[in-house]
Amino acid sequence: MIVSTYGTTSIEDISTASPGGLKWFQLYIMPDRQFTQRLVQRAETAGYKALVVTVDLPVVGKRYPDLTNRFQLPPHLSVPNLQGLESSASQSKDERDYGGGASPEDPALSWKDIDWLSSITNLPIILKGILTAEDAGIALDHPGVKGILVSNHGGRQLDGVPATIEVLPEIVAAVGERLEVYLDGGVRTGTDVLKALALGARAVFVGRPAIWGLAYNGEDGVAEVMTILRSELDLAMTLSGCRSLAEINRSLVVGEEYYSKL
Ligand SMILES: Cc1cc2nc3c(=O)[nH]c(=O)nc-3n(C[C@H](O)[C@H](O)[C@H](O)COP(=O)(O)O)c2cc1C
Ligand SMILES: CCCCCCC(=O)C(=O)O
Repeated sequence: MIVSTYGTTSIEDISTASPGGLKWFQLYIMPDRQFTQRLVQRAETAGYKALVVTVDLPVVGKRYPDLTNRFQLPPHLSVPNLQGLESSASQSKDERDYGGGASPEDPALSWKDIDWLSSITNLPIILKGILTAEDAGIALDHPGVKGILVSNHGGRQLDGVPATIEVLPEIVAAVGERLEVYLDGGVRTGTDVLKALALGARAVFVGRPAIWGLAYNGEDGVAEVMTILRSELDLAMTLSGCRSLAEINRSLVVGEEYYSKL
């Protein structure tokens, strides 16, 4: 599980509630680097095993559904991980609506900040939000980076960016075995999982399906979503002749080029 900086339950409380669970921490490198460093230390102390650094939010995208729905974090919820972070004198609408007080936006964020992060932690760094082979290639020159989560932030940042499944193959080709590559975005069924694994993802993540499960039936609803995905993946593997994850391979997915040759 990847726990967000913006979670409404703290790093520590989630850790206490799931002693045996494998947890990674999604880090926004906040403009206040000292505060960021404390977040990293808290994640380390609480037993998180990796830092998933979101790099696709130098500024918040124009989120029309949020505007239409007048999204605001409900008053009974808060963003405990960001408590104590100084908010700017003139809070933006996003800062107010998302409840964090200060914004993670930092248009000046650069590869140097990734190196800075590597210098203050021994946790593996995974870059979340890479969508091109070019950026994946640059990541190889930054030793703390151990993985890439191919993500378009669930389409919440910029309309028109590619679907993650479309760019996955070029990113996998760019990094080979040197970095682990994961994917999120639009994973809704077991066959989606199978396709991503076939195209070279080491693992996939879901965003909205977990939230839908939560809305439907709380913790049990989330577990049910995972069980459905797992059983659909098992079925898809069986019906495509794969006895193990290792047998899932590139040949399972064909595109336009394949059909145009028929
Ligand atoms: C309500 C909501 C909140 C999100 N919050 C964060 C966040 O705090 N940090 C982050 O890196 N991504 C965030 N994301 C993006 C997800 O991590 C993930 O990239 C995306 O939801 C995957 O697409 P999917 O919803 O189609 O599965 C959020 C997505 C949603 C829907
Ligand atoms: C100022 C708000 C930033 C958004 C933080 C959460 C997030 O990433 C999301 O997609 O929502």
